[in-house]
Amino acid sequence: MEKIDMITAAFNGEALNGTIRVPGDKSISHRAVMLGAIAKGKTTISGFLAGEDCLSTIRIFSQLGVEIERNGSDVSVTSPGISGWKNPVEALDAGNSGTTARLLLGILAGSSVTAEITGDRYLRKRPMRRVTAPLNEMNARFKGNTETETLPVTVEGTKLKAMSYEMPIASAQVKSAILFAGLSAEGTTLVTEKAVSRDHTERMLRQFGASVQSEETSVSIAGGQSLQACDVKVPGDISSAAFFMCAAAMVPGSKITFLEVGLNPTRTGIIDVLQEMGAKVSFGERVNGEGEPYGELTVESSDLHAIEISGAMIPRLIDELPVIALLATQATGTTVIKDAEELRVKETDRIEAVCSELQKLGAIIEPTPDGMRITGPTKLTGGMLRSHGDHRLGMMAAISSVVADGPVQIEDASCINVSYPGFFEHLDSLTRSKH
Ligand SMILES: O=C(O)C1=C[C@@H](OP(=O)(O)O)[C@@H](O)[C@H](O)C1
Ligand SMILES: C=C(OP(=O)(O)O)C(=O)O
Repeated sequence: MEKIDMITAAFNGEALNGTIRVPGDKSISHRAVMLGAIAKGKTTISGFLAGEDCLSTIRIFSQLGVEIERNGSDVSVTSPGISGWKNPVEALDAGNSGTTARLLLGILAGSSVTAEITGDRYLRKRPMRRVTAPLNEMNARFKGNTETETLPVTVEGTKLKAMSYEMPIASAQVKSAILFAGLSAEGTTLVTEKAVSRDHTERMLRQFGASVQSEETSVSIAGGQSLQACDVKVPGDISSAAFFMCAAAMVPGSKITFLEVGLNPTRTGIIDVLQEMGAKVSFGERVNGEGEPYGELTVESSDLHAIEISGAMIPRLIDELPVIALLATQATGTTVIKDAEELRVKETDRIEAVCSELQKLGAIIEPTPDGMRITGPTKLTGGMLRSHGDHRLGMMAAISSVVADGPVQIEDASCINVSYPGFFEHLDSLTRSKH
């Protein structure tokens, strides 16, 4: 029996004020452990996200014989290098994490390891063919089933050959899996995408000493390069900050400052959307470090108006769309979200789940095949919402309580620990601290 937990959030129009440092970026934390494990020697990571998804990544590389020590958000990864990994005794369980599973398929395909990859009941429903199909073209061996749609999948590491691949969908997970496979393939691998997706893999490969060529929508990597262990600093996750950025924008009298939040332009679509809708966003000190840019950001409440969100903007804010839908319920006019059919294959079908949950609070929101239409502003009511086992849905439900006129109960809220441990502590502290 799965544990069902329930949390009640009741903040009815209370302004949110204060300064927070959200936990480390999930995408960057995964990659830091992965690249640290591929490189020979000792990599240190500061600001690591100790959320359940990234802890799954640590557990998996430990099973492959990499020594990983964690003290809070400080992690050290000491590895014999990819050629020294051992076959795991048990299946590698990526838990709820699509990023772990898909990137791992690309990494293991060109290693000398044989391993089964599996995941929780949500991840076992998510499509893996988007990764296994191109990897098959590189000669990857997925034991017993080359047409694999879902986990579990057994990878039999082998010698790969490079390829040129035009991605049919904008997905950083697919791009990264192919680049990782390309790193151990013979020849130069080229990946072209339709719209630019997050480029953390490319940036971090360079930080580990690899040569990676990027043009606007294409990336290439020569195989056979070895990586140098290094020190990685992980900035705060803008996808986590987004929940409080939207809360600050919606509730009159709110002002929240975010310290050391990631400002990689492939991830800052949420800032563009907030500004376009009329929210006040200002920037403090910005650091353009070796790996990732980050800095200080402040969001203040303002009158909001509806906009259209579509096209190349979508990959720059894909994980923020549930809370953006909530934000749109407080904006004047009809907000249209298009070209976001990828939302249907996340931890849950986020188009149906967001619409059905927000409708319970009286929101005027309807699903479309590739997005949603939301008309506002609407005063939301309290109610009982379900997370659908999806951390982003759970946080959207909690944030809805700041604009609802009654308490919001969230069923199965513990999934929030997948990406934002300490979320409720931040919510409490921001609603308690007054100007
Ligand atoms: O590469 C990554 O770290 C991620 C890429 C995105 O998925 P897709 O590649 O499926 O778009 C995103 O939704 C996910 O949360 C993290
Ligand atoms: C979709 C997400 O992650 P993943 O694909 O890694 O499960 C997410 O964090 O919203």
